[in-house]
Amino acid sequence: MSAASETFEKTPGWLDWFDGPSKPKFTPPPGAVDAHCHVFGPGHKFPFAPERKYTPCDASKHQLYALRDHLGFSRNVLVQATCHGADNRATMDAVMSSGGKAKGIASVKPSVTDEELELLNANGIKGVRFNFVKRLVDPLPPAVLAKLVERINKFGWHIVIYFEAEELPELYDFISSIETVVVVDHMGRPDVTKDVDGPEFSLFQKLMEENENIWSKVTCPERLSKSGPPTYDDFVPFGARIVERFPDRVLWGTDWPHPNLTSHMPDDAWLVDMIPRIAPSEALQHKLLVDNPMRLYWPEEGK
Ligand SMILES: O=C(O)/C=C(\CC(=O)C(=O)O)C(=O)O
Repeated sequence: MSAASETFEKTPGWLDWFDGPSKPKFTPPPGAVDAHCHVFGPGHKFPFAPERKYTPCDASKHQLYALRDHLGFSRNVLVQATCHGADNRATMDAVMSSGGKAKGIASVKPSVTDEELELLNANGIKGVRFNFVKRLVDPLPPAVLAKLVERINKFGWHIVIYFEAEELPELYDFISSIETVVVVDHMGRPDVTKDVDGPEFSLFQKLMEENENIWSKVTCPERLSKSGPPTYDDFVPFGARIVERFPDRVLWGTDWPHPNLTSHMPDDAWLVDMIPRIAPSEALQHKLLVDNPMRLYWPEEGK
């Protein structure tokens, strides 16, 4: 059966049996934005990409928006995941039916036409994602991506970039050469068993220090932590450091529906309860959850 057909072999489908997250103890401020999450499928409507490296179970916009309300959030930023390749229809469909409460980040091929970019722009897409994680994609060369950066600049879009910490030395110059806003997923995936002041995470902090256009998502304790759930203690010094040093350039998100996790499936309430541990004051929480994402994704609201 071809991968692009309408029947899929699914990875174990936690959404089939999980009866939902508990209520977080932490109450997000009014207007809080979950700035990193995905929708998958439904596969019969929005087929997964033939070139994908994993097949998730369906995770619909209805489930995502129910989760948003349950956790006490107001808006979402939907990030196109690699299992949908450069076919942005599932993401677009979710954004376009959100009543203005969601914006999106697309994936595009170098062959994307100006008309396609215009269409994405007119329907809530605010940037493109460059993915360098080899278990997810065959990464495009930086020179090719640099041409895409030139083409998207006219929309005022930004770049979301996903890489693992060991790739940063090689990508450092390319990322620093981008003049538009760059948002790094999951703090560049540091090894949180290492010292927060060690060479690996210092290089990431240097990248943010030297380039004021670089932002970071302080996300994914469930992916990065080795100490594990529900408190993900080893993640805290890393997230807290980035929030403390760069409070105006950080974003937070659930990463729902957590594809490719093999260790455990997080209760999203645990993730929300990490927020006050990495952003200890109300002022920091407001920047992280409201001011920063609103400035980047809803600038038209002037907040
Ligand atoms: O959601 C994430 O950030 C992480 C993912 C999936 C992903 O990003 C993708 O498929 O594009 C991962 O690490 O497997």
